[in-house]
Amino acid sequence: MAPIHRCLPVARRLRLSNTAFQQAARLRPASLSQQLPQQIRWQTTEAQATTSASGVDHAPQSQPDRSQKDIKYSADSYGIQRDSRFKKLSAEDVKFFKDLLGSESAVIDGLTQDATDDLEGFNADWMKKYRGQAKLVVKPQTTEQVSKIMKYCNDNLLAVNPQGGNTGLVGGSVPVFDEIVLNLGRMNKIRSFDDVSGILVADAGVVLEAADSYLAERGHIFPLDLGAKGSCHIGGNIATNAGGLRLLRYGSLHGTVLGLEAVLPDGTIMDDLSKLRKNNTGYDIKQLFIGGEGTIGVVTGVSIHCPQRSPAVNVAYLGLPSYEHVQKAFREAKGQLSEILSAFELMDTESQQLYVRATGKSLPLADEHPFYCLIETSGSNPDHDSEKLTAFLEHVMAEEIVADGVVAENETQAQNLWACREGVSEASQHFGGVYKYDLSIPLPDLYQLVDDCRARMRELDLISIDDESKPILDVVGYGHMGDSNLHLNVATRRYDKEVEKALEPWVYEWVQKRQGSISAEHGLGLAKKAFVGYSRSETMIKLMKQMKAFFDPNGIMNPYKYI
Ligand SMILES: O=C(O)CC[C@@H](O)C(=O)O
Ligand SMILES: [Zn+2]
Repeated sequence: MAPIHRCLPVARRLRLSNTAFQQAARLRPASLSQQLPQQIRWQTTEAQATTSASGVDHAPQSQPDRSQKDIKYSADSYGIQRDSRFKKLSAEDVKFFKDLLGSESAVIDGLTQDATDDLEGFNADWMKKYRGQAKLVVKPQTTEQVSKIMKYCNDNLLAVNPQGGNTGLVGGSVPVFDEIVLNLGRMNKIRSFDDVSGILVADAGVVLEAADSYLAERGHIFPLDLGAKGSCHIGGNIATNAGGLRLLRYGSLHGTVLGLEAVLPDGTIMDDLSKLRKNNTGYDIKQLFIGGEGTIGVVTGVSIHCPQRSPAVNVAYLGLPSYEHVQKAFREAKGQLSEILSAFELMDTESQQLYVRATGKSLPLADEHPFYCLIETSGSNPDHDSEKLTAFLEHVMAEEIVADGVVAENETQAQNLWACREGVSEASQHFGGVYKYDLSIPLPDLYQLVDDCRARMRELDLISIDDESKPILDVVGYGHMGDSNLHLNVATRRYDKEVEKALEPWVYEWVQKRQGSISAEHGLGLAKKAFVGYSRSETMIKLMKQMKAFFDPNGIMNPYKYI
């Protein structure tokens, strides 16, 4: 980590300039007048590539030592009964899969041999919250193999849990009972890329970061970025309709995905790998698979429109006195940075303190501020971008919307600034457990939920940063301000039913009253299965169930989850 103090303190400089533009321009921070290196933050370190999220790569504070074997089975913690319609796996079934896939490494067999340790990573999630009891993992390498696996499972009523990088946050990618884990990790080839249209066609198991690095070499960018990029698969991103850090700029996967290849539960290969931007010929069936969470089929291939990579990228980290000021800053950023604005992220001071506690790293600004924003610009002309960013920063400082800030001077500093934001997700579960809520809330009300939640936990005497006997360490709020998407994380010392009961359905009721959504980008999985009614009407739920029954009449695809 390069020392963050090398970032220039914009605030002090701009105050010196007395806000007059000419003077300020003279004092313009070097970073604003220099072109930052290309691919400023999309090269991740090895540490990031091997952990599920970024930033937290060491543990100065002691973390509870909990192996996956200590995690409660999801079936017990959620009180779920195994569906007796599903057949139990037999040695004959295992033989079928071994014969089909040929290689030893393509099957993890915990039925006819002891493979408990090898199965652990497929049976549990990184938050140590969900745990399944799968005895078999199959790792096909081709779409035809996926098709044969699905046909066999459907004919024999064997339940299947499709799995990508297993970085999800709602338990959707982890089995509950003995579902066969269908892992797409060996389907990891780029199939084609056209640098004129920017259209990439790739296998579902390509790791997001690998796809983006491939595109970077060709002057393009994957239109999705998230903290788990080093582990998550693009197929999993599509199955969960991941939103991430660049949605503000590049839109959702519902718009950027042009075509899909998927295998239906009966083994039918749905080849809809269109490379067309426009295709107005009836129902757009692929959209059901985007965010379908593997409940109606397995995504095996994707065709996606990738934008040109921006050669000029700037990252600023700002301290603000209140949420009102954050909203004002966002309005100004949209107005003044307009087409070059590529991210506007929000962090409250508690989220940043938690990041510091978990990582031992320090924050970019010396003084503490109630709120922080991370603003990124991406454009094609460094001078033009610098001019715009400088004008914006001068304005928000002069108007006292922003109290202090830094702008990255180079790629390392930019990554360090991003780590303060991306690292919160992992930091929040560092001390034992975390209850995560991913919510769409109209912007004026967005942060009120965090205040209300904190007050409620205090009232119930469940929270203390110092008192180890209290289950909750802190309640933190952060997220994608640009998308009205709040991440409310309740960091705990352990998973605790009392805490869960204090939060649910209270959080969902709160969100429903404001016409928000109980899942903005993480999906429903197992965690929110019981609460979909807070965001969807009975009619919509009925239609979803009919859709599920149409595609998967035997109900073998990712059972026990949201539908
Ligand atoms: O862990 C979370 O709650 C959020 C994860 C991710 O969506 C993020 O924006 O960092
Ligand atoms: Zn997010």
